[in-house]
Amino acid sequence: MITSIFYFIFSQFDSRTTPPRNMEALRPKGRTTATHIPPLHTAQLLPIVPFNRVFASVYLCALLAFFYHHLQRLISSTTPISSFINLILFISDLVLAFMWSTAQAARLYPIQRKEFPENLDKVITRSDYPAIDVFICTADPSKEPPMSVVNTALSVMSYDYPTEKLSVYVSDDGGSALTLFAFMEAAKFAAHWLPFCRENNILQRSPESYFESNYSTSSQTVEIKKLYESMKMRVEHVMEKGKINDEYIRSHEECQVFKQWTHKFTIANHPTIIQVILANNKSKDAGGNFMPNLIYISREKSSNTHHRFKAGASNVLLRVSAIMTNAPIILVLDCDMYSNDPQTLLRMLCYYSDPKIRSKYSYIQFPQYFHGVNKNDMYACQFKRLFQIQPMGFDGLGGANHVGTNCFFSRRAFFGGPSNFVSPEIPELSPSHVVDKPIQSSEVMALAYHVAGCNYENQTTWGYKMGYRYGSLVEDFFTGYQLRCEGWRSMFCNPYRPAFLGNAPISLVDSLNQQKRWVVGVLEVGFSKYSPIIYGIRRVGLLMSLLYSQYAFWPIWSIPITTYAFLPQLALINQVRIFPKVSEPWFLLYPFLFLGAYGQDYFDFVSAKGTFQMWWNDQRIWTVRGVSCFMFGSLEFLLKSLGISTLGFSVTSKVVDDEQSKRYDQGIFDFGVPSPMFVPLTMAALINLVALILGLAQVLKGGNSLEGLVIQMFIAGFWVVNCWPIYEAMVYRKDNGKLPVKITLTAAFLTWALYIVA
Ligand SMILES: O=c1ccn([C@@H]2O[C@H](COP(=O)(O)OP(=O)(O)O[C@H]3O[C@H](CO)[C@@H](O)[C@H](O)[C@H]3O)[C@@H](O)[C@H]2O)c(=O)[nH]1
Ligand SMILES: [Mn+2]
Repeated sequence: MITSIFYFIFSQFDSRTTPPRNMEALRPKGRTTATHIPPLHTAQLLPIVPFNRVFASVYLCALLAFFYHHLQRLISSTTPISSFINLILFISDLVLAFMWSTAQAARLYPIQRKEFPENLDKVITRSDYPAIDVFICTADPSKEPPMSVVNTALSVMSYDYPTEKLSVYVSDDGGSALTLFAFMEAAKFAAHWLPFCRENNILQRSPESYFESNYSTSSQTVEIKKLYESMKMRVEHVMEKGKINDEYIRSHEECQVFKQWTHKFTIANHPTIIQVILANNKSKDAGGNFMPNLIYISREKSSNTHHRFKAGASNVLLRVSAIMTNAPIILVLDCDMYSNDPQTLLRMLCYYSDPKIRSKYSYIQFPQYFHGVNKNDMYACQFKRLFQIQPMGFDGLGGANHVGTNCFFSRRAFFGGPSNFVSPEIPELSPSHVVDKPIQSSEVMALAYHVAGCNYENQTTWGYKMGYRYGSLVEDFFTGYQLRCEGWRSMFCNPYRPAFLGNAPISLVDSLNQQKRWVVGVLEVGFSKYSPIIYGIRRVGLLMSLLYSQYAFWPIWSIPITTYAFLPQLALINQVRIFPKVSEPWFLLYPFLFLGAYGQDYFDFVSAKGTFQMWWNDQRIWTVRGVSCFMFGSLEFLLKSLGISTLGFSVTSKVVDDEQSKRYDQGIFDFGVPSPMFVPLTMAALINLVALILGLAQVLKGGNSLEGLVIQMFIAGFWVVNCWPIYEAMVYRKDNGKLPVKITLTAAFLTWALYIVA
C-alpha cells in the first residue's frame, strides 16, 4: 500500500522523463519484428527493484517520525546551548535525509543492458560500419608519462574494426615535443603491432599490459617485444634527457617537425601544431594493410586567453576532427584509459547501428575501471557508486551520467537538442558536412589550424550551446547534464570484461586533491543558474534532478560528517547527553536508520563485484573526505566565487614512485606529503579517541549511566575504528609515509583549543 502511494507520487512528479516504464527501452529490439532479426541488445530492470521500493517507503516513514522527534526537541530546547546543539543536529540530519532521497532516485529504476555483438553481421555489413574519431587528451608529460599515453593510443588503433574508418586524435595541452616524439615512435611500432594483434587475435591490445600479462612466447612475440622495448627505451631516454637527441631524428621531415619548437615556445604561449603522423590513405603496416589516421594536435596557447582546460581541448578536437574526418561517432578517452577489449566498438554498434537510437541518444557511457588498485582499494578510488552502480539508475530514468572518458558520443549531440539543431559558425564544422579532401591537403590543414586557434571561439557559442560546456571544472558532469536537459537520452553499457582500464591515484594526497577539484567543479554546477534543483527539475523531472543533485551538492556530506565527528564527542567529554536514552522508544530509530542506510549501501556495493573489506574502506574514506577535501573544496569554491582565488585543473599524477607504490601494495596509508587537509582529519581522530576514553572512564566510575550515552559512545567508537590507520601513522610508524609531526602538533593544539572553547 505504502509503496504504491510512494510510486504514485513519484510517477506524478516525473512525467517529463520517460523512463523505461514506457517499456520502449526494455523491449529486446527486433524480437517482435516479422523478419526475425536476432536481438542486438536487451535491457532489464534489476531484480532488487521491488525490494528497493518497499524499503524506501518504510525508511521514509521512519524518517518522518525521526524529524517529528527532531522538531519536538528543537521546540522544547530550554537553554541557548541546547537549542544550538539541536539545531546543528537537525541541519545535519536534514542533509543526510536529502542525500538519502537522492540515492533512492537511483534505486527505483536501475536497468542492466546486454549486447550481442555476435548477431551484428546479420544486421549490418562491415563496409557499412560508421567512421569513428577517437579523442585522447593529455596535458603534462611529467605527470602523464608519454609511454602510457602511447599505450592508450595503440590499444584503440588496434580495435577490431575496419582501419580506414578509425582516426585517433591526440590533444597535447602540455605542448611537448617529447610527447609528439613518443607518438612518432609509436606509429612505427604500430606498423608491427596492429597486424600482430589481428593475426594472433590478441585480447589485450595495450602492449605494456600485454607484455605484463601471461602471454604465450613464440618467436613472433619475442620479436615484437624486442621492438616494443626498443621504442620504450628511446622514448624514456628522451624523457630523461628532456630533449630529443639528433641520433633519434631519422629524416629531414622529422627534423622539420621538431623545428616548430622554437626558443620562444612555452607551455603557456605557442602557436598551434598539428601533425598528421599516420594517414589512412598512405601509411601501411608491415602486412601491407592501411593504418588508421593518427593526428597530433597541440592547440594554440596564449597567456591572455582562458583555455578552459579539458573542455577547451575537447572542443578543439571536435573542430579539428570535423575538418579532417568528421566521423559521426566519437570516442572520448583520458590519456590513461586504454582499451581492454578489442570488441568494444562492436558492442557500441549493437546500439548505434540503429539510426533511430542515434537520433535520440547522445552518448553511450562505459564505466571507469582501474588497474593497479590494491587488494582492498584502500583509498576507495574505484568510485563504484559513481562509475558502476548509480549509472544503472540514471540509465533507467532515461540517461546515464557522463564521466569524461570511455564514452561514445554521437557527434550530432554537440550541436543542440535532438529536435533543435544549433548550426556552427562555418559549414565545415557541421555534423552533416562530408569531407571530400585528403586530410593532409593544404585546404584541410589551413582550416584545421584556423579552428584550433586560441581566439577562434570569441563571438561563437562554443562551450555554451555547442560542444563541451564551460563553467565547471567537471566539464564531463556538466556537459552530460546539459545534454540531458536539452532532451537527449543516453545509456550505460557495462560488459563483463571491462572495456577500458585506467590509473587511479595511489596516494591519499593525490586522491584528496583530485576530489577537491571535483568538489569545486560540482558546486559550480550546483550553484549556477543550471542548478538541478531549479533549472534541472523542470527539464529532467524530479527523480533525475534529485540524482544529479546528489553530485551537484556532493560536498554537503561534509556538514553531517563534520558534525558527527566533533559534536557528540565534545558533548560526551562534557558529560552532556544529546541523544535519546536506550529506554526511550525514539532510541530505536537511530540503529534502524543507521543500519538501514549502511546495509543497503553494502548490498549495492557487493552487487558491483565489491568485497566487504573494499566496502569498509570505502565508508572510511567517505568519512575522511567529509573532514578534508569536501570541506577544503567548498572553501575554495567560495573563494573562487568571490573572485579571491582562481583554482585551475590540477592534473592527477599517473607517475608511480617505488616506495610509495610498495606501501600502497601493502595497504599502508600514505601521509608523506604534508597537506592542510590532514589537520581536521587528525583533529577528528584525536577528539574521538579522547571522548571514547573519557566516556568509558565515566561509565566505569559509575558517574554517568551508559544508558544515556550509548549513541555518543558508539559514534566515538566508530570513528576510532575508522581512524585506526591515522593513529598508526601518528604514533609508531617510521617510514616516509607517516603523519608529519607538524600536522600532529597543529591538530593536537587545535583540538585542545576546541575542547577549551566547548
Ligand atoms: O588542461 C587540461 C587538464 C586536463 N586534461 C586531460 O584531462 C584528463 C583527465 O585529467 P585527470 O587529471 O586524469 O583527472 P581525473 O580527475 O582523473 O579525471 C576525471 O575527472 C575529470 C574532470 O575533473 C574528467 O575530465 C575526466 O574525464 C575524469 O576521468 C587527462 O587525460 C588530462 O590530460 C587536459 O587535456 N587539459
Ligand atoms: Mn584520471
